Amino acid sequence: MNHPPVTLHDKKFKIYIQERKILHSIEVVAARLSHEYRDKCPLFLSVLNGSFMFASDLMKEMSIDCEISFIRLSSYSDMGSTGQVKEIMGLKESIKYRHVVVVEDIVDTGHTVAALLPQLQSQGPASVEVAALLVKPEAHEHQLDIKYPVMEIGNDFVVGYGLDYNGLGRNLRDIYKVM
Ligand SMILES: O=P(O)(O)OC[C@H]1O[C@H](OP(=O)(O)OP(=O)(O)O)[C@H](O)[C@@H]1O
Ligand SMILES: Nc1nc2[nH]cnc2c(=O)[nH]1
Repeated sequence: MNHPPVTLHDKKFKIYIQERKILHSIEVVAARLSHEYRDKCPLFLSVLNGSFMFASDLMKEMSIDCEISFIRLSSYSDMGSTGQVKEIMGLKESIKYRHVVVVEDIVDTGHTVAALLPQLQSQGPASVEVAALLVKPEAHEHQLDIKYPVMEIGNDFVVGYGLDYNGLGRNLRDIYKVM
């Protein structure tokens, strides 16, 4: 299939990872999760907005009982320099004694996951792990253990399949990288 470059706001992006490859890689991780969490009824916590498409396709591939809930992190303006991430919003149910799997679209610097995990741990879950569609190891500024990475990528800004550039591009079926 032909994938011409796309323009979003002032930037051009070229095809990077095709939908077919994304979906196949998700199937592999979902099979692993279905095996490792059998009899544990995991609670997936999808971190909005970016993870909505990944969470949907991941759930469709799960072959065991599981639940999903959606959370947001309160907005912050200066994460780049301070690493500050505010608290979790939208978590209505108790996660005490639950096996929690955080569903992220991307782990880049790792600030988000590094801030989220201790907040979840403090609520007494049986376990907390992370499933991330994309992981950028070269960009990490934290020591992180992402147990269920779907794909590792280089240190490029990417859009599509839920990921945006200033609000645009989330609807693209494939993942593109900035040119
Ligand atoms: O590892 P980090 O450097 O913390 O980056 C990863 C975070 O950045 C994106 O969220 P963003 O704040 O852009 O919100 P969005 O999901 O609504 O697009 C993404 O969805 C991750 O949550
Ligand atoms: N769209 C997008 N959002 C991000 N958030 C952190 N890293 C990225 C990235 O590469 N692309």
